Amino acid sequence: MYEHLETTLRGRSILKSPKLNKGVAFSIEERQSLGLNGLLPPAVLTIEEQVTRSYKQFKDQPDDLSKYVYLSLLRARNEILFYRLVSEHISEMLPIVYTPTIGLAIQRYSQVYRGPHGVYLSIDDPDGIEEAFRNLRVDSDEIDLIVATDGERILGIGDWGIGGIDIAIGKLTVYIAAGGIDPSRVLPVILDVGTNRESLLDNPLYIGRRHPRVRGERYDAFIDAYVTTANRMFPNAMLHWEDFAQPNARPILERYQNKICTFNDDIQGTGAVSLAVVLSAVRASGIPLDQHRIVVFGAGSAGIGIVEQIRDAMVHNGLSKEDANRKFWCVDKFGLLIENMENLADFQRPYARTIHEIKEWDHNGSDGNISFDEVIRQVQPTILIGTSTVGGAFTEEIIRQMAAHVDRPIILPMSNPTTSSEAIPADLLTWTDGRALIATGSPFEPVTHNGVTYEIGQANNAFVFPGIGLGTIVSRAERVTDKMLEAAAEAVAGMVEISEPGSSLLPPVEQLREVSVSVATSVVQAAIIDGVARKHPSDIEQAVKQAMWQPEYRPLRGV
Ligand SMILES: NC(=O)C1=CN([C@@H]2O[C@H](COP(=O)(O)OP(=O)(O)OC[C@H]3O[C@@H](n4cnc5c(N)ncnc54)[C@H](O)[C@@H]3O)[C@@H](O)[C@H]2O)C=CC1
Ligand SMILES: CC(=O)C(=O)O
Ligand SMILES: [Mg+2]
Repeated sequence: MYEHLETTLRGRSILKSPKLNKGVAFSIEERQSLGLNGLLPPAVLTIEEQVTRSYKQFKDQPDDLSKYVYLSLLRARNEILFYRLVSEHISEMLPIVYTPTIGLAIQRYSQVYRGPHGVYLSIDDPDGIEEAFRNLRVDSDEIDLIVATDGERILGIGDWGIGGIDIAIGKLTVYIAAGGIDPSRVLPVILDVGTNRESLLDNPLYIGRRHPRVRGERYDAFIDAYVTTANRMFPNAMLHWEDFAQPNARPILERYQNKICTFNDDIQGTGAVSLAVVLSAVRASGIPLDQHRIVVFGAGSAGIGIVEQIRDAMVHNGLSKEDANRKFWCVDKFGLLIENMENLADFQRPYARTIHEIKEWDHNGSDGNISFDEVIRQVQPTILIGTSTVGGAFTEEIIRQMAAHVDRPIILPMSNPTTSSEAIPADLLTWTDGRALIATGSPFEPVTHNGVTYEIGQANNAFVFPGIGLGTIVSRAERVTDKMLEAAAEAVAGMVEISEPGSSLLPPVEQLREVSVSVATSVVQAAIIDGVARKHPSDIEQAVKQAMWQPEYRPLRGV
């Protein structure tokens, strides 16, 4: 039984507070004590009855964007009911509050705007960062987690300026619904540095800073001001970075990861969930991890983050770093990454192939480079991963070519939203006669092929970041270490049973809360082993479960 919450607010101020409001679930005593008599219809409903009604209203919405707006308005009115509804219908609502629908909401942010949510920081007013955080009127130990984006690389749909704040809100919705993070202890932040999208700059309704993106020293100084201020004012908070474009994502992570508790979801979260999927798929394939040949299509933040995580697991299993690096062939816009290429980024260089080894290959790509299909022909990969944002890039020809050389091709089209997915599971199963082991970044329905129903696991960082956040909070970790990420991946893979033909490579979305408990428990253990934990609970799993926020009303009393 919960203790009473107390409030000095009365009447309509309570109904306007999404954290306190229970609507018609206020009891007769609460109505009396809080000055609500006459301000609500007379019936008193339970939260279960409210969920039933809200679910019907959700179903009545004409399309997915309307469903998104409906849920956003519900959250703005009654936060606990919103999280209860989403938690109880997680597999149906995740595609609405998260990818793919959230991509649509971000594109239409200024048109469907119904009110503020989160913290809006502007590069034109870096001194305003502290004031904005002060205006929240929360104490320094009351924030555990801040998700920030600058909106430049939203999913696979590019620069959407201030609308990017919805991805920070969406990630936090998943943290809360799937990871039991307390919604009153988190902040979504947009770092508004402008936008380069003409259609936004020309739109009179656009509500972000109306100028091109600021780059260079001013940008770096703004990021630094945000990190310094957030870390000083909320020293316990993990700083999560989301959907930064590649030239900024990795430098920001590298600048701060050894100084504060920080995490880049697109690099590290994606790496961890991909390792989990690969570990499950490798078990199903019967071929040990270090004997696989892996082609990654789209060698940006996510692609190289995945390579690093799988490479580290190979090193853990006994391969040298150099030998493990040789297991990967990374393809980007200009073809296979090769050592003498101009424009190779530092983070791509360790995986570039030598000129010597590709001497005899067909240089059939643009500018004499080596094309994706030539890579597939020559490498005969056993694992193919897509992080390119190019919808349909895994063509029938590519997949049939790959499947000709391997019994169980492991194929992971990771790009989001659904329109950016490199392939559709039904096609992959047709082209490989049902042999492919598949997981996708976006949600797909099960596919029936030759009488077998294939469950398609959602290889999305949503399987790991809620548990990583929860574990970091429970251990009060000073840093997010590589071991914590690997522990997260192993925890997810440990929950997968590949017993039947067509089994999913990941647990079902319905089990996200259980997955988060397991991930968080492993993350706390790893944080303790790595010496970064400030708290060492004796029963870790119990501590994790106890720390999880539940979407339940607490009795409220006026004082
Ligand atoms: N499933 C998941 O959990 C996650 C999926 N993603 C998805 O991965 C995709 C990429 O994200 P990031 O790596 O952060 O972006 P990024 O911009 O850092 O990387 C994309 C890379 O693909 C390359 N590329 C673009 N067109 C190409 C083409 N025609 N051929 C080969 N390469 C091409 C780009 O040059 C770039 O290097 C996005 O669609 C995103 O939604 C990202 C993070 C998590
Ligand atoms: C899932 C995710 O983080 C992305 O697509 O960017
Ligand atoms: Mg992302």
